[in-house]
Amino acid sequence: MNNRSNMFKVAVVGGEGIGPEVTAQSHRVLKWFAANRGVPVTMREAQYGIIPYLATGKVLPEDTVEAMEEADAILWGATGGPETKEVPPAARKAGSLLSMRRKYDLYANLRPIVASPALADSAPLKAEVLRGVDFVIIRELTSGIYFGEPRGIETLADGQRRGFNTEQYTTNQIRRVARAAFELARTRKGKVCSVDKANVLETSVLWREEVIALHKQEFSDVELNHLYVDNAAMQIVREPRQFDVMVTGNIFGDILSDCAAMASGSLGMLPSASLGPVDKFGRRKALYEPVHGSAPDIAGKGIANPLGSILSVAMMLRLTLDRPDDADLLEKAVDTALANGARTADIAEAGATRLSTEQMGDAVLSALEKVAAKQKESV
Ligand SMILES: NC(=O)C1=CN([C@@H]2O[C@H](COP(=O)(O)OP(=O)(O)OC[C@H]3O[C@@H](n4cnc5c(N)ncnc54)[C@H](O)[C@@H]3O)[C@@H](O)[C@H]2O)C=CC1
Ligand SMILES: CC(C)CC(=O)C(=O)O
Ligand SMILES: [Mg+2]
Repeated sequence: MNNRSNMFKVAVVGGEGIGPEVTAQSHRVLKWFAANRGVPVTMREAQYGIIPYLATGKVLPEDTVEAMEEADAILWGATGGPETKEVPPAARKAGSLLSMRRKYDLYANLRPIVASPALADSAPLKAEVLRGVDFVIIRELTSGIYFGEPRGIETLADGQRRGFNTEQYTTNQIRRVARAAFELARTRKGKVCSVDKANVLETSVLWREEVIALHKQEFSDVELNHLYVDNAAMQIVREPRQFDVMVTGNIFGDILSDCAAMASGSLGMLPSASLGPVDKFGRRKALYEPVHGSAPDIAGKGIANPLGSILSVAMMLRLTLDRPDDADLLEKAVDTALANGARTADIAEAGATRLSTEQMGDAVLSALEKVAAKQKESV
């Protein structure tokens, strides 16, 4: 167990845009597991974004910092949107999601792409492409061009402006995320695809050399191949079933996972776990969030798909709370709700009833009750 007491602590931070809407549903689901399955967890809700900024001058107020600091796991919603303009850049940067990922050293970002069988029969992509899709993108999350220095916008002598960023990776940063990918592959189909742009970028040349060296030293039982990122994007659309574990850097993983979302039916379906290093007590700070952002185009309408956030709770049950059976139960309940026809607008076929965010939460909770009761009967 991850905590000195027997209770795990979870900070629930909905954030901005559709973040609070989808997190309200995943929070209900986590409460269900605490109440009905004896999952030993306490939950502390905290605010992030424009609302606390207007009240306290900080997007990440003290109370939220404290809740996140004491937590074994953070259930995060989303950040960003038009309101951001009201927050000066320095205040926004001080409490940004990127700064939190860095602060807790959440270097391994696991983004599973699984096509639910029910959606494989009705999603916008062709069923024959979707059926059987089941792979994980591991994105390096605390380095690369999103963090590299120098960065900035400067005015040149001729009056033009120049924007610049720095892509950078060290041996250790590459090796630790590659290790996470090889270890995960050993628990799955034993295949890693490493994605880079080694035909152009020195960071990628180093990335490939280090992945190959680690593979040779410790993971030669795992099958390893390499793709350039442009080809990888095409292959994900062409035949997503060829992948088991894909490992890549920060910006490539960001882009490829949104692309891969369509192999699960919708960006609203994808969960994620961002994991830090294991400390000497065996604890590992973790942040769980859907892959999508604050979706300003649908925020406030109550129509966002909460399944990415709900499936992030399944990842939390498996990876932090050490409850693999409960994680399986939740994933089964989501599949059951979908098989029963539950659809939010983003995954609805023509003519299907479109559930609200809350109604999709109801559908999952009702499926949880039924699947759990059935499991009890069969014991
Ligand atoms: N982890 C985070 O908090 C992230 C934050 N962002 C931020 O979010 C803001 C909006 O970014 P966008 O580029 O619009 O990306 P987005 O992921 O918020 O939305 C992209 C498209 O997908 C749809 N979509 C996203 N989630 C959905 C859901 N659960 N159900 C149904 N449809 C959904 C949206 O309506 C939109 O059309 C930006 O400020 C961006 O920086 C973006 C990605 C991740
Ligand atoms: C703030 C962004 C880098 C977030 C994002 O797009 C992501 O993590 O997928
Ligand atoms: Mg993204």
